[in-house]
Amino acid sequence: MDSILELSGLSKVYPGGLKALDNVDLAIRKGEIFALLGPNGAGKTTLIGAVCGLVRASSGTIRAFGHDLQNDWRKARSRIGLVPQELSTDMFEPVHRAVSYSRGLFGLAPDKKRIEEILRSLSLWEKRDERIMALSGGMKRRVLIAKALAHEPDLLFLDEPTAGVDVELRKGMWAIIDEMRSRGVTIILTTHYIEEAEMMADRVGIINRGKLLMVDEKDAMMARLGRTEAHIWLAEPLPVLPPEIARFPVELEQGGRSICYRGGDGTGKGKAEVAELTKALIRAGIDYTGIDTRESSLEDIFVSLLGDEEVAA
Ligand SMILES: Nc1ncnc2c1ncn2[C@@H]1O[C@H](COP(=O)(O)OP(=O)(O)OP(=O)(O)O)[C@@H](O)[C@H]1O
Repeated sequence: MDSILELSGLSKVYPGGLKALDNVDLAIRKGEIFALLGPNGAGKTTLIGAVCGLVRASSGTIRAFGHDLQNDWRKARSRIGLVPQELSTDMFEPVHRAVSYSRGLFGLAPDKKRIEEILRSLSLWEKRDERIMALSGGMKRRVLIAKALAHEPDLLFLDEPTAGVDVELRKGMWAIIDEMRSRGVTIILTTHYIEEAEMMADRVGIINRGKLLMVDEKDAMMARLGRTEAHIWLAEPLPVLPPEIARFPVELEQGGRSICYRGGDGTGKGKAEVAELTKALIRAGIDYTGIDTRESSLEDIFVSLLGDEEVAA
């Protein structure tokens, strides 16, 4: 598997002693969408900053596109784009000029056609002559993406691309990210929104207190750590679990008025076992009035992983 970015033993201690990154090893594969999930203050922005040259790592190495970032920063940096959380400059500039300027910063020749293509793909073409400050929040975010794409990067960091935007715009962002991926851009996004990682990512990394706790294929993570939970509401309360269902991972709850099943592995296997359980109940002459089943989400996995850890901020 081709890695286009490799972090090894990456640590960052800020003046004052706070360890924002703690010995992080990570390899990013060409063409993937990698979601870095973590609570506030976990170290996500610091990690991005280290790769993009905004934060100086205290120790460890970063290789991007085969170049060591510490020694050969320029070559690799020109292939990396960054969509920061907020616009900091350019507010008085018209959209078109700000985006063209970003391209020029990387030493690329002006290319009106390419800039037009980028603006059109983000539905910004009609707004090209407007000052950025006059745009809505969602449009401003699109300008940030356009600026990051202006030098045609192969690796794009999106720092909280949808923080604070409404549901519709969030879905629009997801479509934009998907389109970038289909054009071969490798994407690393940070997010608090677990749903976003669940929808978009090929792989997920979970970070807390500067430590990467886990990195895995999203589907594998969900299969390995996911569970099915089912509640079966009984017609008559049971004092104890009958032997016919002892082989299932179940317990009585609500004073014997319902049976709770917790099992499976996040691949839907649990649902099949719940079906078996209901048949066993019927065979044992135990009637029920309703069943709720629920597959655990990435959020449940995230919460349980952080459960033992104190969150960072
Ligand atoms: N310039 C700085 N000087 C000192 N401490 C800093 C600096 N920048 C960040 N930190 C601290 O480093 C830790 C990691 O911050 P970072 O911004 O990387 O987290 P994050 O995961 O991006 O958080 P959020 O989700 O809130 O953006 C935090 O405790 C933060 O307060």
